[in-house]
Amino acid sequence: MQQETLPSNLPFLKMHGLGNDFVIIDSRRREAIVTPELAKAIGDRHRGVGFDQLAEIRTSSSADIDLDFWNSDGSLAGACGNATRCVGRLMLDETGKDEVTIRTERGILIAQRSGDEVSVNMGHPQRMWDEVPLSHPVDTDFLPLEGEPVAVGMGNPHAVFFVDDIQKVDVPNWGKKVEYDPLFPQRTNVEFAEIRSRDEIRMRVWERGTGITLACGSGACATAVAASVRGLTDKKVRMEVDGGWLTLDWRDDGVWMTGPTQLVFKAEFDTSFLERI
Ligand SMILES: N[C@H](CCC[C@H](N)C(=O)O)C(=O)O
Repeated sequence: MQQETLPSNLPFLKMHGLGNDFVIIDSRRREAIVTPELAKAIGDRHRGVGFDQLAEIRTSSSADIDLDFWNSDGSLAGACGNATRCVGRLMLDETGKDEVTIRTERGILIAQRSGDEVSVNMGHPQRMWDEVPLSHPVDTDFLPLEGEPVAVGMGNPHAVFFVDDIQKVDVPNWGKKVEYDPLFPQRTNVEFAEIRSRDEIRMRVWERGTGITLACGSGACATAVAASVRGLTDKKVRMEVDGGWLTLDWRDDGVWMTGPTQLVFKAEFDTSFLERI
């Protein structure tokens, strides 16, 4: 792998939100360095460090920071709710402010302190077929696939299936099949949701470019929107994912997501490991 532009020691943080884990690289004092190859190499859980997403912080001309997200297969993710909350926590601590702005591919998002947790406004859901995006015009409330999922864009595509018993769902097989269905020209994240009451949902996720993860923030937002659109829940719900609990609140100004963040460690890559890749 080409690595002339990389420093020999590259500092990074490992964080997670509900077990959705991230490597965070701060590139505010240099040019952005992450490439698809670097993301894949660091994302390898055996030969690299491993992550569900890699987030690269950059200087911003219009917000406190710019933020890019990469999947472990080297693809870019337009949105990542849990990493936004984790990086939001870093910026809230760094600045001492109660609110920070984060510019992502999706636009400028707001992160706020909420007791020990962090809330992020993930913006308005995208419900038009070409916004999600889908490959042709269809009813986004009932997609023409087995199980009739709801299509929701949250800056990245989601297909949300409602099931009676989540324990019986074969998430990897079903998830992968839907991820690559031609209806989704950019592939899709896939959520399976069981409604427990008007304000409680159990959700499991298959992430595009990553596979099963313990949580997916944008997927949780998409699931809350889908449940509300179908009339199954109220606009504010608690959601249990494999890694714990989130609160979702679909308000007039966007979908707010609140949950915990955790710093795991700070370390440095010895980037010479990349020479052998
Ligand atoms: N874990 C992330 C979502 C990653 C989505 C990514 N897999 C994509 O390709 O869109 C979250 O908390 O929102």
